[in-house]
Amino acid sequence: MPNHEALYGTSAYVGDPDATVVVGAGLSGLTAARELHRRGVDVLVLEAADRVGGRAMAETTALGSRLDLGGQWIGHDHHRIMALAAELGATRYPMHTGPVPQVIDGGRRLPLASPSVVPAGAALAGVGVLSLTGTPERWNDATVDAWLRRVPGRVSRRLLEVIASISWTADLDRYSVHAMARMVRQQGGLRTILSTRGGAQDSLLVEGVGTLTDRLAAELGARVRTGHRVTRLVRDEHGVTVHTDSGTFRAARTIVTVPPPVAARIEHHPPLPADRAALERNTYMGSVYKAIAVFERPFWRDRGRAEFLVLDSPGRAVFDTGSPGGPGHLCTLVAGPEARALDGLDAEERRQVLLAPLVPHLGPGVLKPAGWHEKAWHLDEHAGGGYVVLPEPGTTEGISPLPHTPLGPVHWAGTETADEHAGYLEGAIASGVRAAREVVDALAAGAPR
Ligand SMILES: Cc1cc2nc3c(=O)[nH]c(=O)nc-3n(C[C@H](O)[C@H](O)[C@H](O)COP(=O)(O)OP(=O)(O)OC[C@H]3O[C@@H](n4cnc5c(N)ncnc54)[C@H](O)[C@@H]3O)c2cc1C
Repeated sequence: MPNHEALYGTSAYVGDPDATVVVGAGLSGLTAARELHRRGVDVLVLEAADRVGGRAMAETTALGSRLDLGGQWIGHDHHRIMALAAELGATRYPMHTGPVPQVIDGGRRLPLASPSVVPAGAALAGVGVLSLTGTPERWNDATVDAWLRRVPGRVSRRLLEVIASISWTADLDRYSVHAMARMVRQQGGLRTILSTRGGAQDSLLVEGVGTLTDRLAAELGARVRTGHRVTRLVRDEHGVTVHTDSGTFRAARTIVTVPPPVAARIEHHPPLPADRAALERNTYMGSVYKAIAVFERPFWRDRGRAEFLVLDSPGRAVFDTGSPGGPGHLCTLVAGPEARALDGLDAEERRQVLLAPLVPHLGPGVLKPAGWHEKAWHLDEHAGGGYVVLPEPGTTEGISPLPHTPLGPVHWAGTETADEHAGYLEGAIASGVRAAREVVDALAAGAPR
């Protein structure tokens, strides 16, 4: 048994010799910490940001409703997050949605039966086939952007560009067809990815997903420390020393839940093995901007639906995400380079750019929201971007699910490491539970540290 003082004497934190430090207080880290705490393991969560939640983040509107600027939708088969929501007293409601969104091009509605859309349908079917059959290696160097240029017709190309961009938040000239096809397969197929009801965007929480992470953190209390960015992990035969900007912590084991391109800023001693270093080097986070306009009531529901794919610049998807009986929430997602292009505008300009084109379809009332909530995730230094980790073209390390074999006392979690539903909130929970089990097993076995 290592000397207690030597293990814990380097910081204000003095705990059990089996203590585990979780790096990152997103849904994965908080889930892992709660599992460990419930199993009697002394746990400390270190979070770089001044808030918990990571890529989950809820805000309260001026009308008292809650909304999510990060992950919000619960897929039809995402049972872990459904169970967590029920356990923490959150209320789930189905999306207010129709079978397909309306496509707007040049300010006008484009009938989906239009001949100009047929090549897009054929190309999507092709992606579906590729995802099922597997893609030849050469498709790993072919970018989605290059593939799109071969699709006939401006409208079809632009429609596919907007769909791909919003679905995966990648820069399409930096995303391989191979990675896209693997992602489609891994996320349960195109129908699931693109569908609201019955698909990946099936339901939401009245309280917001961010409320779940807040409640998990509250349950853990002082075991969660925000404003503690982990800078260095030093592994030795007894465990791991965790260095942060504001102190050093000793632990038997650590769980790193930070996505690899962001975790690349954490120094390791001894250095990471080549495959792990390549994973951090060959991946990047997507760029995504999300805004939610809040209205006294969802007035558009009197006339129809408010679900759009807008092909005019910036390409975007618009969803009606308000809860039954609640205020109107109109959610806009812009991704990839078009999301970054919005960074140069101020909030008022962005609101105008994004809402004005909806006037012909929803009426002038859409220009007068009671509130405007927005977040550019690619500007969040600790999240690094969203929705997920993406592999550089020509590399394969970053294709989910990411490898998670422990490195001595260092365990890996985070949604991208989930064997099922990687990239989703569901995957974050699954990975947290799995990593916590690994730690418990290793501690019980007295595994060499
Ligand atoms: C705009 C957006 C929309 C999304 N929509 C959906 C959706 O509708 N449905 C869905 O299922 N999923 C969605 N997602 C994805 C979902 O939010 C994520 O899968 C999930 O939140 C990831 O949780 P995580 O704990 O694995 O990672 P994270 O939430 O990224 O947690 C990692 C944590 O580590 C912290 N950290 C980083 N570096 C350090 C360091 N050096 N030291 C300490 N801490 C550090 C970060 O601040 C962060 O809190 C969306 C994501 C975004 C951004």
